Amino acid sequence: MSLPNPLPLLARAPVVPVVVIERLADAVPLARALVEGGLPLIEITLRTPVALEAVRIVAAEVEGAIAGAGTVIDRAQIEASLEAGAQFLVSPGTTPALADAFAGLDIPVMAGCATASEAMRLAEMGFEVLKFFPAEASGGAAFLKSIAGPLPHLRFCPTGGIGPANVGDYLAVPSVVAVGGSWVVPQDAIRAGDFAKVRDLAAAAAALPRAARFD
Ligand SMILES: O=C(O)C(=O)C[C@H](O)[C@H](O)COP(=O)(O)O
Repeated sequence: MSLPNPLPLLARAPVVPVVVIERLADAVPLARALVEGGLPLIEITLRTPVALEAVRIVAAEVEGAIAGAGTVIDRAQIEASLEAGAQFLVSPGTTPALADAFAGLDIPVMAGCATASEAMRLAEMGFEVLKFFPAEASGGAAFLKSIAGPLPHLRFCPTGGIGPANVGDYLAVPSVVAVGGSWVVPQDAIRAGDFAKVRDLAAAAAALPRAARFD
C-alpha cells in the first residue's frame, strides 16, 4: 500500500493545532489567526455538528491554511471529509477496517496508535507518520525516546496532554516530527472572539525548535 507521506506538510510547522469548532462563524477568524501566527496546518476535529462545514470553509476561504479532519474513525467520515475538501486526515486510533479505508487515499493520513505493536503494524502497512495518542497518558516523550532505539524508522506526531510545560520534551525527540495540541486554541478565547490571543499562542508555538530532520 502506498500512502502520501505527511512529512512535507508537517515540515511546515512544529505544532498542529487541534481545534473544536462549536460555532461555524468562529472557523474562518480562528484559522486566519493560526495562519497569521505561523501554524498553517489545522486539524478540525469531527466532534461537533458544524465540524465538516468548518473544514469546508477553512479549506475554501482561508488563504495559506491547510485544513485537516481529526477524530476520523470510520469510512463514512473519511468520505465526508474528502468531500468537504480536507487536505489531511487524523485518527485517534486505527482499527483494521479504518486502516483499509485509509489505503488508497491521495491525501496524507496520520493514523493513531498508542503501543509499539500498533505502531509497527501501521508502519508495515505504509503509514509514514503516526499519531501517538493519548501521548501523555500512554508514556509521553519517555515512551517515544525508548522505542526509537529498536524502531528507528518510526515517525510520530504525538497528541493528547501536550502543552507549554512539556512540548519541549516531545520536540527534543528526533522521531517526533511535530506535535498536536489544543493549547494554542483555548475554548475560552474562541468563545470570547479573542483571536489575537490565538495568534499570539500560535506564534509562540511556531517558533519552537525541534530536533527532527526533514532532509
Ligand atoms: O479528537 C481527536 O481525534 C483526538 O485524538 C483527541 C485530540 O487529539 C486531543 O483531544 C487533543 O489533545 P489535547 O491537546 O490534550 O486537548
